[in-house]
Amino acid sequence: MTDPAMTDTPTVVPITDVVLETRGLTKSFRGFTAVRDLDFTVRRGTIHALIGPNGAGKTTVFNLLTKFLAPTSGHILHDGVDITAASPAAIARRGIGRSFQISATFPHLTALENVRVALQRRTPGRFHFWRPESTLAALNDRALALLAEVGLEARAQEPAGTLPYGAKKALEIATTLALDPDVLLLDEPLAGMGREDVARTAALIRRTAQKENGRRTVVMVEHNLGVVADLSDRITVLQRGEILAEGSYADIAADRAVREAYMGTGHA
Ligand SMILES: Nc1ncnc2c1ncn2[C@@H]1O[C@H](COP(=O)(O)OP(=O)(O)OP(=O)(O)O)[C@@H](O)[C@H]1O
Repeated sequence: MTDPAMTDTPTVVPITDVVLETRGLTKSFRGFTAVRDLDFTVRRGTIHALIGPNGAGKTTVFNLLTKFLAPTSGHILHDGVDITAASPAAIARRGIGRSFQISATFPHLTALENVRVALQRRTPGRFHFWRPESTLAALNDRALALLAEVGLEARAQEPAGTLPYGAKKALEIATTLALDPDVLLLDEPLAGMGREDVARTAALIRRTAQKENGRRTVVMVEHNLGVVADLSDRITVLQRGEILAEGSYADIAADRAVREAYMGTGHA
């Protein structure tokens, strides 16, 4: 006989609410500890901002999460699986995408071609120039849809290198979205932008957190606290490589230690 309690059990149970986690993560550079014994947890489907004064260790944490740096000690887990030793390519295959590297786009290719290249990367080794026309047409349609998602459809035929700064950033999001990541890691997505581009990109980040079946997780390092306040479900404040405070924007804005940390560095 079936246990009545069992019949209510959903068929697909998420392994865990936590999508990304660090345990005792430490990074030292020749004796200087930039990140110290960090236990950092990101919940699935949230926009989580990593903030803190200059030199707090944000970029180092970001580079550890994206595997651009190897930790001195500690662990990184994705969906409960230890990915500390995984290569950047392996974590990309697991659905962790990193955006906002200008170098990720090819300046001489058009915006459309850049997105098409990114789409082809999703199936490495599977793209051949003799693919049937219909497959190439489908690729074009998908690339155009992604450009439309980031508001670049009118610029599809322009070389990436001649696009204005904000449009370049939007193109980088489109190329990252081509990989359809579950977790999107953004390193200072608004850096160097004018007010209009900031507003447009913030709206784009909010949109990209939405996915057809649920929500994407977004982890971003960002200095623009207005946008952080607006977008983030949760905020972690780092100072000297350790967590100083964590919570909603209201929580951390009311935290005396956070205010002191920011007052000392000139960040508003
Ligand atoms: N490759 C490296 N070699 C030596 N020290 C480093 C290296 N990378 C970072 N650091 C040091 O680690 C500390 C944290 O740097 P990190 O760039 O992670 O901080 P951050 O919070 O991103 O700062 P910012 O807001 O200024 O970008 C700093 O004191 C920095 O000088």
